Amino acid sequence: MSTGVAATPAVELREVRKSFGPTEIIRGVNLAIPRGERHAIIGPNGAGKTTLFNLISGRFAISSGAITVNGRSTADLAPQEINRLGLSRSFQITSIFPRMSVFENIRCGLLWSHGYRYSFWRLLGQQKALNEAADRLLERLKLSDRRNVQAGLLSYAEQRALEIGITIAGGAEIILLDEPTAGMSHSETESAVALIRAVSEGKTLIMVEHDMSVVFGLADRITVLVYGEVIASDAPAAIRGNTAVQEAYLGTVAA
Ligand SMILES: Nc1ncnc2c1ncn2[C@@H]1O[C@H](COP(=O)(O)OP(=O)(O)OP(=O)(O)O)[C@@H](O)[C@H]1O
Repeated sequence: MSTGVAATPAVELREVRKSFGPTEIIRGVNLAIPRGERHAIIGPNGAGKTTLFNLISGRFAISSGAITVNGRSTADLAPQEINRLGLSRSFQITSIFPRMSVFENIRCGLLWSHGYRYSFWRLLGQQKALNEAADRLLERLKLSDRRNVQAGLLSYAEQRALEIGITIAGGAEIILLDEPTAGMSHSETESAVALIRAVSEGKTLIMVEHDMSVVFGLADRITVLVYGEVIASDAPAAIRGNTAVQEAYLGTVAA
């Protein structure tokens, strides 16, 4: 078997830098995330985690360095073009349509991800397949019984689950989740972790998360970002035992 394709990281950053005006926020990040890995990016407030997501997903252009997705440089690619390389991203702030039903939100997610690429879903005869796919996804999200409810009337945790559904609707191989359990209760967080584990099975997951129980429960590898620099990138046990990480971050949060 050729190892060429398997060895290509899902996402790779080489010497990535980003400045806003005179301030350098991302300061020479090197990171290779293999396919199939669940990877968490942690670090203090303002370390640059969300900025890193914005660079990977193409929302911001890098100031220098290189980013590849599935081996392809993303320089000069718009976010939707990077999305077409198989990378899908959720946002810290919920991005659902509150006045549409839960079902319609998921249908839209499916339409956006497939519709503009090929007109498969647009054909009238395919509406049934589209609806069935939406219902299957709602089942995975455990939102079937909320199918016809206006999305804005869901609980906060349900809205975040719906948002994850919209993020994965297109079948992306690389999923970026920005603080997926922020603002959730303990039991809501447990359900969210189970959902994230299920939907990321066999895929590459990159998440920014402040809840250390989520991070250490889900991640195969953890990268610690401090002031725009990677101070460690390792397996959870090694991160927990890393003195520099303890001093810079974990000492201040419950790990
Ligand atoms: N568009 C922008 N213009 C100017 N400065 C920005 C911009 N986006 C982020 N920053 C700055 O970059 C720094 C890093 O912000 P970022 O949101 O990436 O940190 P973070 O690690 O995600 O923080 P948190 O954990 O609080 O979400 C902050 O000082 C922020 O003010």
